[in-house]
Amino acid sequence: MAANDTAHPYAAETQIAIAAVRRACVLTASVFNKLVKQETLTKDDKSPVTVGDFAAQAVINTILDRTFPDDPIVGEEDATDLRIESGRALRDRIVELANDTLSADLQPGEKEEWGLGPNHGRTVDQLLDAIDRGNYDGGRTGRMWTLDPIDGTKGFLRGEQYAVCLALLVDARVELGVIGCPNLPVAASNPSGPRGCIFVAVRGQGAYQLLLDNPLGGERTKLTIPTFTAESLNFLESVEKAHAKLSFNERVSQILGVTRAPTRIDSQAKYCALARGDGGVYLRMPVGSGYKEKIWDHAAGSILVEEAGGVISDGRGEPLDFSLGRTLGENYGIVACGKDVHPKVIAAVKQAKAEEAQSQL
Ligand SMILES: Nc1ncnc2c1ncn2[C@@H]1O[C@H](COP(=O)(O)O)[C@@H](OP(=O)(O)O)[C@H]1O
Ligand SMILES: [Mg+2]
Ligand SMILES: [Mg+2]
Ligand SMILES: [Mg+2]
Repeated sequence: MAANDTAHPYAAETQIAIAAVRRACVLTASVFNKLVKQETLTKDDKSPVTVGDFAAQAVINTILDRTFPDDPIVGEEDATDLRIESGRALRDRIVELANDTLSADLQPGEKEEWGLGPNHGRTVDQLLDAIDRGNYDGGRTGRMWTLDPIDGTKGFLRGEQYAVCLALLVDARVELGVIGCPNLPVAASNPSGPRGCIFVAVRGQGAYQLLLDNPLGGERTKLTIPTFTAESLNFLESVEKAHAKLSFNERVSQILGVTRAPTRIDSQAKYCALARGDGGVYLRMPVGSGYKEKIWDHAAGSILVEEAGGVISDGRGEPLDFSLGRTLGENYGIVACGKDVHPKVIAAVKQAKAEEAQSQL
């Protein structure tokens, strides 16, 4: 992968996606320091959404609308709550944040023709419409982007890990994934060291870690999932118990003979940690609430894992299906890990499921 080399497939998309994700990360990091209680809403499914989520989606969709006007976008958020009178304060704040971000000075590698830089503010209506560009239903054919403007909103609100996640799909196959992690240490071996990374993967071109400060002009590190032994293997899992069945993970790791404690991280930062070898297995089994996984929660992470040499599947070992619309369909869970470990994890999941069924008789 070479972001500056236009000879590579998706070179322009990659550069633009990295620039868009970086700007959204700068925005969310700045919001966190100033976030006040009234700047968070509770959605119908009881999950939180902040001015940061809306403004980040406004920024990224505005850039994609300018650079790839024909591409539909499947984005997590929509502007319905911002168009009504009670949403006025939230809307004003989002417009201010989005415009500050879009009109910030150009960085190395960015182009003014992407609609960025001083004098590139947008109107309120343009920004609300940009948020609603994310209303596409998804599907089997054609190009589409999928965006999670803040993945791990609960982690974001706790000041822990979250990620800005953008992926390009063509005929339901992920071709490009970009994940920005403002709070993630650049090196897991130095957790109190510098923070802020962008992860990027392009189909057939590898997976890379860039520095959030200067992703288009700075250094890049190629990522490869290492080989683990039973002693060195550890699980990556959600912090939120409502998002994944953590007791099931405990049983699966027992079956595999894992001795290390699991690492709990919010958001698709788990996929990033996996791709660079901070952890060996990402297991996310459904809690049994009937919740369907959303494509924006896994698209970017899935290509990162694959391009780092790993495998991602559902809990049965079947590939994830991004062709079904905004969700991945019936929820069989997610298993992501190195190629060598994958069959063992699938077998352990099968065994743990059989035990569970037996105990319910
Ligand atoms: N019952 C559930 N089961 C699985 N995932 C859920 C869920 N309820 C919400 N989520 C998703 O879990 C994501 C966070 O995952 P994690 O626990 O790995 O950090 C949320 O993303 P957002 O924070 O973007 O809404 C949300 O989409
Ligand atoms: Mg959400
Ligand atoms: Mg999410
Ligand atoms: Mg989100």
